[in-house]
Order: sequence, then C-alpha cells, then structure tokens
Amino acid sequence: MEATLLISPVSMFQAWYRKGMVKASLNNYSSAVHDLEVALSMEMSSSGKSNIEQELNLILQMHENINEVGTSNHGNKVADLPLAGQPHKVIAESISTPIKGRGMASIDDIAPASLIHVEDPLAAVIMKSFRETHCHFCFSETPADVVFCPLCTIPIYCSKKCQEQSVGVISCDQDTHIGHSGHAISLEKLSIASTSFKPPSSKLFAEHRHECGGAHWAAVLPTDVVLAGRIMARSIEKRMLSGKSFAISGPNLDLVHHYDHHSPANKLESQIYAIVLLLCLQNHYRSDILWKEDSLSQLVLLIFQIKVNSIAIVRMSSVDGGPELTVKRGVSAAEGASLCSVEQVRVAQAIYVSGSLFNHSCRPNVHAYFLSRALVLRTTEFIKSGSPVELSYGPQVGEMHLAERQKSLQENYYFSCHCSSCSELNLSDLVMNSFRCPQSNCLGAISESTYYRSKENFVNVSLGGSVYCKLSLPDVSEVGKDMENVAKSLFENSGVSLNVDHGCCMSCRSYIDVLSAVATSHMEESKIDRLKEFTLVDKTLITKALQSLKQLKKLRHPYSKALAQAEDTIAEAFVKAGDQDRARKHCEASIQILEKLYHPKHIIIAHELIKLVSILLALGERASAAATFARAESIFSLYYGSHMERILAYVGTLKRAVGSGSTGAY
Ligand SMILES: C[S@@+](CC[C@H](N)C(=O)[O-])C[C@H]1O[C@@H](n2cnc3c(N)ncnc32)[C@H](O)[C@@H]1O
Repeated sequence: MEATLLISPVSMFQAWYRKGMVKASLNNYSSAVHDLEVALSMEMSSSGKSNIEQELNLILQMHENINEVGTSNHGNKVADLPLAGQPHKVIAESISTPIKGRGMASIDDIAPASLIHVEDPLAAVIMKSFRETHCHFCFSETPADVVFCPLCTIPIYCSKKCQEQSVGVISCDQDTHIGHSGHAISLEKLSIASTSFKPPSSKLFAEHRHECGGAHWAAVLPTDVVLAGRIMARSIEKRMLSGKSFAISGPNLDLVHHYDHHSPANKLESQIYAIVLLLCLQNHYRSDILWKEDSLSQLVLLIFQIKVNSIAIVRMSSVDGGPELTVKRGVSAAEGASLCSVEQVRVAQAIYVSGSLFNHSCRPNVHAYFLSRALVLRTTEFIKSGSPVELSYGPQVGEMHLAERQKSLQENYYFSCHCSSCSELNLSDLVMNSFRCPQSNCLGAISESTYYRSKENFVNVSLGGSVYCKLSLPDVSEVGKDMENVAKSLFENSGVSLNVDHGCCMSCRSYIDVLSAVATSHMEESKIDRLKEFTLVDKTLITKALQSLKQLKKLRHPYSKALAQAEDTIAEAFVKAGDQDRARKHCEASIQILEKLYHPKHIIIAHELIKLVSILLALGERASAAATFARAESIFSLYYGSHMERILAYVGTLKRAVGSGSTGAY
C-alpha cells in the first residue's frame, strides 16, 4: 500500500478544508461554498470521529475495488460502429494487442476518406474559457441573442433546442411551479440547490439538470470531475427509470484507468474531488439515493477513466482575420493584407465510449473531428484489412520530436507510446531539431542527442536524462534517398556497434560545437520572431530578419523545423509589408520543409497551401492560385470528406474566389 493512502481522503479533505485551501479556490463562488459548507459539515460530523482503523479499512477496501475493476477491463469484444443515418455496419473490430491493450483493426480494406465512426458523447462539458462565448450544449459560438438556463441563468445556449437538451423541458404552472420534466420545483425552493427528486418521465438525460440551481458547482470543479458527475447522474437516473435501487454506484464503464500509474498526489486529489462530487450528487438527489460501500472508489475510478479516455472537442478558428476576411479585403497590399491562417481551439472535453477503443498513433491513419458534439472518425489513407486503425491523441510526427511526443503522452495520458513512429527510426525525428553538416556536399543531420546503433540492428536514442528509446532500423532498401542521406552511418551495417555522439554528423561523422550552434540558432530565431510583434512591418526590420535567416541557414539542417518556422514568419512579414512576391518565395520554402517533416498529404500542408493561395490571389496569379487551392482541397477532403465546408467555412469562399478570378468581390 502506498504511503499517502494511509491518510483517509475524508480526513485529508477535512484538513484541507479547515486550512481554507478548498475555500480559497472557491471564494468567487460564495453560494457554492455555502452549499459545500452545509454538506461538508454533515459529512464531517458523521465521519470526523472515525478512528484510524476504520479509515484504513475504507482505503484498503477502496484499493481492492479499484484493482478488481482494473483487471476486468480488458475484454475482447467486437465494437459496434454505428454510422449516423446509415444502416448499422461494422468496419473495424476490437483486437487485443500485447503492448497497447485493446485497439481497433479494420476487418476489410478501407478506402481513404471513408467515414468509419460517428458517436455522441456519454458526457461532454464546455471548457471554462469558452463559457461566455460558446453554447454549453453544442459548443458552437453563440449568437447575440443567447438563451439562458431558465432556472439558474448560468449556462448559455445558442438555441431553445440546445437549452432543452441540456436542461430538460421546463414546464410553467401559473407561476406557482417551474420544473424540469419530471421535476416539480416550487418557486420558493428555486433559491436553494435542489428539491426532492421525482423519477424522470422521459428517457432523455438532461445533463445540466443535477447541476442546476443554487450552488453552481459545475463551474467550480475541474472538467474531469464535472464529466464524472454527469456520467454518475446519467447512471443514477437510468437506475431510477428502470426502478432499481437509487444507490450511488459507478456506471461500470469498460475503459482503462491506469490508477497505479498516477502519482500519490494525483490519487489523493481525485479522492478529495470524489468526496466533493458525492456530496454534490447527494445534495441534488437527497433522500432518493443511498451510498454504497464502494461508491467512493467507483467514483475515483471513474475520474481516472476520464483522465485517460476523454477527448478534447476542437473547433477551427481564424487568426489574423482569417481566410474569409483576407478574401473579402481583396488581399490588397496597400490595405495590409493578412495570411489565411486558422488554428484549432479546444472548446470542450467529452467522453465517447466506443471512440475510447481507438489507440493512439503519432502517424495516425484516422482523423477525428466534431459535428456539434458528435465525434466523427474518417480514414486519411488506404487501410489494409487487419491493420490497426489509430487516431492521434495530440502529438504527431512532424509537429513534435520523439522526446516531446513521449513526454506529452506520458504527462497527459499516462502511457509510453509504442506506435510505429515511436518504434522505428524516421526522417522527421532525425532532422526536425538538427543542425547541418559543416561539409558543403553532405546532407547529414547533426543532433543534440546521442544515437547508439547496436550491431543487433537497432538504435538507442537518448531522450534526455536517463530516458532512452529503442528504435528499430527501417530496411535500407525501402527508405527514401533523403533518409539515407541524412543518416548514412546509421544504415551502414559494419557488424559493429556505433556511437553517434551529439554534435557528430550522422552521415560523414564531421563534428560541430553543438552547444554554440544551439545558442546562436536561438538568438537568430528570436530576432526573426520579433517580426510577429508588429502589425505594420517596415523594410529595415525585414532586412534584419533576412540577415538572421541567412545565419540560420548556415547552422540549421535544411529540413529543420526552425527553418520552416523562420521562412513562415518572414513570409507573413512580407505580406504585411505588401511585398507579395517575396512572401510567396518564403511561403513556398516553408511548405517544402514541412512536406519533409510531415508528409505531402498531411492536413498541415493543406493549411499552409491555403496561405499560399491568398498570396497568389493578391499577386493576381489566378491559375497558380486555383492549382494550389485544388491541392489543398484534395487534402482537406481526405480529412473531412463531405463535411469539409461545414468544418472549414472559408473553403467555399476561397473556392469561389479562385474560380471567379476575383480577388476582392466577396
Ligand atoms: C483511450 S485508451 C485506448 C484503448 C485501450 N488500449 C484499451 O485497452 O481500452 C488509451 C490507452 O490505450 C493504451 N494506448 C493507446 N495507444 C497507445 C500507444 N500508441 N502505445 C502504447 N499504449 C497505447 C494506453 O494504455 C492508453 O492509456
């Protein structure tokens, strides 16, 4: 048993509570604090006097419950993948893998751009930073005339329909009663959090209902905990509808939780939140529900399942005015046109039960996006029958280096990634952060890390500190010329082990002073980055940035990310300065590097091509703009299929612009 678990979560929470730590974090929500205070004083009076032995038993019991569920959650069942509005069809099935646990594999050859999965969330919650601007049900941007929750007026909705789905149908009875369907609440009682619960008559689960009125604890607690509350409330109401006992018990989701991988501090925090959540649920459902012995452990487990399996719902958002504005402006140099750029914003967090069976790959073959709250999965390449069908949980090859990807997945999802890109040496990881070889005719990459090639045909890479990653070597006859050229020495099997130290060229083994190269490179990169601070850029600033770019090119590998970013920043500065010709040159240079780091059909390339289209339109080069747009469109349709214009609203506008030859008519 771990040391921290010798302390009961209840007594620990009481200590925190007495010290005011919980109160301090809630002090903006006085009504929430008041309700919690009332609930906690009840809780403390019942458990405060419990002796150490009792508390230890509670924790031991909790551990046993968690471990029991933990061993049973690796079933091998065939997943059902319902497609929205289509007959039920199974395209992929659940398989068991030795390292990644369950995963999905195709049961037939699947063509690129095929829609393979559509699913509504079991629970979803808006991120705190979007509470004022986005609908709390469908997560789209709200119009000016928002609809409020009629009872607590805290959540906002874009329409009556979203409000009803989230809150339930509100009935008014001559101003004496206002209630959700199935809940009759007298007006006097509206100021306090809840009333005695009557079983809901409708099967529709209104996710905000149990959070509504009085203390709006959902606005205070972390997203994972609010999601857990919504799942628990759904499960409780389902039991009520089926006439079963109203005991607080978990929904028994068959999802991994990695309880043992979490730090003691994490475990303790979740136990405390589980207590708070139980009290909140009890406060809402009152005498209609019972606590069970394992209620708390079930809830802790659920919080960990959510940590590992929940998915961020993202929306595309325009930056710098976005493509639409650029086209509207006519991309006129004199008006200070902007590049067409968009970024993903994380508007909500959700849990999808079947979607959670898909494993992660840093080079995924499936793209995930969202239509309102629904998760949609689409293949981005041909998938052979029996092959893994995997999406990305965030980190991707080309965007992050091996070490960063591993760190991010470990920190956010608690696992070491064993996808094919993290198991085999790849071009992107070799060149991304590398320096160029001092020999002018050598394309070899020079890394800050040490690569140790064993005679057994694998490579160990240091990921910083004592962390190493063991990578297999791709077959030299199958790797592209680029890869062979950047790391020739790693591919020459002389039958002996080989150390390629940091600072040593992976091809010809010439050395550079890598520490000084890192320092100079960072200095030049930050000089170029200064361009981003200005809306109007003068020629002197750009001249200085071009000098830095020249220095950077002498140091950095021609396929490195630092060079791609520098070229992109300079392209944007030239757009701002109205020199579209030079903007085009640097934008194209950036895209060429990104094609090496990602792959030519990666969605990032499509977004970059859209920037280029706006420059070409400004130059009046209609034919090139149309050809570049067609390339971008074919990549986008792989990722979004027929939903492309619904997700990327500006694509339609740009299409009309390149089609009509207009640069400013929209
Ligand atoms: C959302 S679940 C995916 C389904 C899971 N494999 C199962 O058995 O239920 C995420 C978990 O799957 C495992 N996993 C997914 N992708 C992985 C990868 N690339 N390498 C190693 N483990 C992976 C990790 O344990 C991770 O926490």
